[in-house]
Amino acid sequence: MAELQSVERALSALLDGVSPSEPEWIDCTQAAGRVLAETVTARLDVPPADNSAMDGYALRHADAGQALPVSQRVAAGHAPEPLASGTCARIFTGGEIPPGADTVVMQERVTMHEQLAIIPDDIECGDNVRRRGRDVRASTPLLEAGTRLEAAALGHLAGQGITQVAVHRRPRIALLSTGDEIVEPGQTLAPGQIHNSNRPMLSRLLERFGADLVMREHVADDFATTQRLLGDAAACADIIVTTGGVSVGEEDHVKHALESLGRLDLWQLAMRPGKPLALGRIGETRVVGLPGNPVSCFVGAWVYLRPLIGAFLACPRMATLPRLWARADFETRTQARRHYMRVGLEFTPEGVIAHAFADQNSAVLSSCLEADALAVIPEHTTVRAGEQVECLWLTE
Ligand SMILES: Nc1nc2c(c(=O)[nH]1)N[C@H]1C(S)=C(S)[C@@H](COP(=O)(O)OP(=O)(O)OC[C@H]3O[C@@H](n4cnc5c(N)ncnc54)[C@H](O)[C@@H]3O)O[C@H]1N2
Ligand code: MOO
Repeated sequence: MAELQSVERALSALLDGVSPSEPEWIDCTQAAGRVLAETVTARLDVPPADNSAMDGYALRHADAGQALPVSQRVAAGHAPEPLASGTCARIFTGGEIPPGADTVVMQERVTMHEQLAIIPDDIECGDNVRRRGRDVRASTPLLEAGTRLEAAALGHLAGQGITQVAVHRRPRIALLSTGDEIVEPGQTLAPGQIHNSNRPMLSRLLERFGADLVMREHVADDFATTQRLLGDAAACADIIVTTGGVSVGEEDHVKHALESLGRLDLWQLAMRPGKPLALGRIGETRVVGLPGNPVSCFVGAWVYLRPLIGAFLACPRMATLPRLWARADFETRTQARRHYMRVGLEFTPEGVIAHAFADQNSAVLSSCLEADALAVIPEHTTVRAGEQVECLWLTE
């Protein structure tokens, strides 16, 4: 039997030599979830001018403790006049501080008496003034290359008036479902058949990771069909993901078809689930052969496809999953294979608890339903209830 390869070895073989996909310019309205190909430099100070954090009165701090006439009214969106000496300005949140003023007092602290604003004396110079450039300074880096454009980043771009960004093209993925027993939802099951649950599950994960699914095919269990469809997929995809057909049975054709067209880099991993996972390439196209069991596909997607897609997107945060330690509510023991157990996380005042789904068999997709994390139990390890286990948090 072939020697089992470590997950680390498999990952480095998989990621070796991947070059980021080329940049493309897209509209910011279409950019959610995309990864910046170039650092964006701020063009503008944000805020562009000193402005008020409160509804109240703007004044010179030197005039604190006095009764001041109100010489102007500054609403947000309107330019102020310079502040006449010995006066204050009625001002609203977001209104620009009039030249000459340096402090704002909130209106709850001011009383009006005979048209004069009575200003308290216990105020600090600069109170309630949001300084120009406090959030962003022009000519400084706004968002680094490799940033995934989520809500705050999209807001930042809009704050600069930016409408287009350069992002990495999403890697193109071909998803091939092998197996004579596999039929699509909507079709009636004949004896011996099951529905294709891996395809929608992986499609969703791949989409979340930032890939573009360009081909989805069913592959019958014969060598010629497997070889033909792998060849078609290699012509149109950066990454081919196959499910099933990588084990040792004579109906498992993926490895041989891959070897006939390109090369098999690695097969048989010291992980559970996912032992028969096969990695290789056809020309520049990477091939990830996931075992057919749905949990092997789920775990394989998080452990291998996420960092692979991240390498095409040059997105550093996708290289690894965030790690945390949690108290196991289960007992387990591993042998030669590292176990990636599906756990739900409970955050308590005493710390985080990892709840393992009772049935951790790789055919039991229910174990992934409530999985927030994968508890990683190293090879040849015994875990007792209450011990700390390292968990990989399942987040894009
Ligand atoms: N003699 C041995 N047999 C097996 C070994 C082994 O070392 N020696 N390894 C076992 C392990 S571990 C796994 S994992 C599986 C993986 O086998 P394959 O990758 O060849 O996958 P299949 O046999 O095609 O399928 C496995 C299982 O998953 C079901 N399946 C397949 N595709 C789908 C799909 N798209 N949606 C839902 N379910 C799917 C399939 O019907 C099988 O039940 O091999 C073990 N055997
Ligand atoms: O490695 Mo298999 O994926 O345990 O079931």
